[in-house]
Amino acid sequence: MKYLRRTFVGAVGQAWRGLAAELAPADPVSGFSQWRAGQLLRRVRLLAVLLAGVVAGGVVLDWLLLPSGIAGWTAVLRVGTAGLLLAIARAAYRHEGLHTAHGLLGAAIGVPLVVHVIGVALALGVAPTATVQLIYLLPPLAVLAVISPFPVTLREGLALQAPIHLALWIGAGLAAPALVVPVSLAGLLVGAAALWSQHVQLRTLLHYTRALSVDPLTQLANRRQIDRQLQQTQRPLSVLLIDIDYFKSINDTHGHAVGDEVLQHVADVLRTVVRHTDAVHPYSAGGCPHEVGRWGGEEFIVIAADTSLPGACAMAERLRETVERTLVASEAITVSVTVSIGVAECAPDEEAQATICRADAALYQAKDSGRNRVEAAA
Ligand SMILES: Nc1nc2c(ncn2[C@@H]2O[C@H](COP(=O)(O)OP(=O)(O)OP(=O)(O)O)[C@@H](O)[C@H]2O)c(=O)[nH]1
Repeated sequence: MKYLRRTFVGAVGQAWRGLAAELAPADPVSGFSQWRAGQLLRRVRLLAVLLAGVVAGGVVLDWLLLPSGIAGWTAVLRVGTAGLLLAIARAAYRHEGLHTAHGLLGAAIGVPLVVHVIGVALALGVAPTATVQLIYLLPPLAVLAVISPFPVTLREGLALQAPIHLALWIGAGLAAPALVVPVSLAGLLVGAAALWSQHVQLRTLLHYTRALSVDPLTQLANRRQIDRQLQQTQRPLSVLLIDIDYFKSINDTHGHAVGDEVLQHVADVLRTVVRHTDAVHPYSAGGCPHEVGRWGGEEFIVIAADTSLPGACAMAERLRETVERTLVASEAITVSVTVSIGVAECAPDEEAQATICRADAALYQAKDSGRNRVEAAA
């Protein structure tokens, strides 16, 4: 067994170090050349076959060494093993070149990997033969590093460009440029996938996925992203709708370009004040940070996570006051702006859209009452 393990570790280590050497001088954004891609593919296949062999060996050991008819954690391991074998086989044989679908290997391995990790946790506690399991669980654990940027994507719902680190336990480091993208189903964030390939223009893809969620003028989250965030933010939450007062007359007096600068200025103030609030009152463990977005035209929105109405009103007052205090300097002129804000707390079982409607009603009330003020929804 020791000999087998040492042989395996040696072989995989060699393949892995080769892989690291292939990729080391690669361009961190555009990926690697065609020649390197071919080399990489051969290495991946070699590695995949090695992994498949070890995993298959583990299954056989399972059947031989464990009492027959065991369900529970061994069943979990076997299901995981089967999934992993499928993923490996798919990655190793179905794709002739590295392309986007091939890059989804990360996600394909991720699912059975989770099953494996659950299996390890259970195995460590109960099984005298846990080490047998660990021998064939080590390769998938090495791949665990592949999914390390995934939690960020899953939490934020944003695409990330990140080096994907391979080879945790062999000792050889490898940082391959990759794009981790959110995977949505019917508007719901259900997972994340890693894409890496010389054919995929990572910069373009990143730009494209970013354009789907960010307003180009203010660089705040756009309405689409805010809608998504609203679905994911846990209750309690409050919504602040912020509208610039007499914005049309700013446009009419100073021109559209100055109007754009005013929008950017207000966006900066919101971002800064809300971030500061995050730092002073850190959001709950595992929860979402407050989110600031452009709701449309001259209207902005803040989703205040884990915040009840009094806290949200205090935040709104701070925002209003800061906008009022700061002037927008544009070439030869300075413009002063104010905002009106409507605030509503999401009631238990209330749809987020209904909360936004109440915040909107409060905003109209603030406008009717003279502007440059905060109103809370009933
Ligand atoms: N510069 C610029 N103007 C925009 C943009 N989007 C919307 N607007 C303008 O924002 C103005 C909104 O005007 P109104 O809805 O009448 O509101 P207001 O003048 O702010 O008045 P109150 O909200 O009642 O205080 C319109 O003139 C739009 O053309 C943008 O991206 N840039």
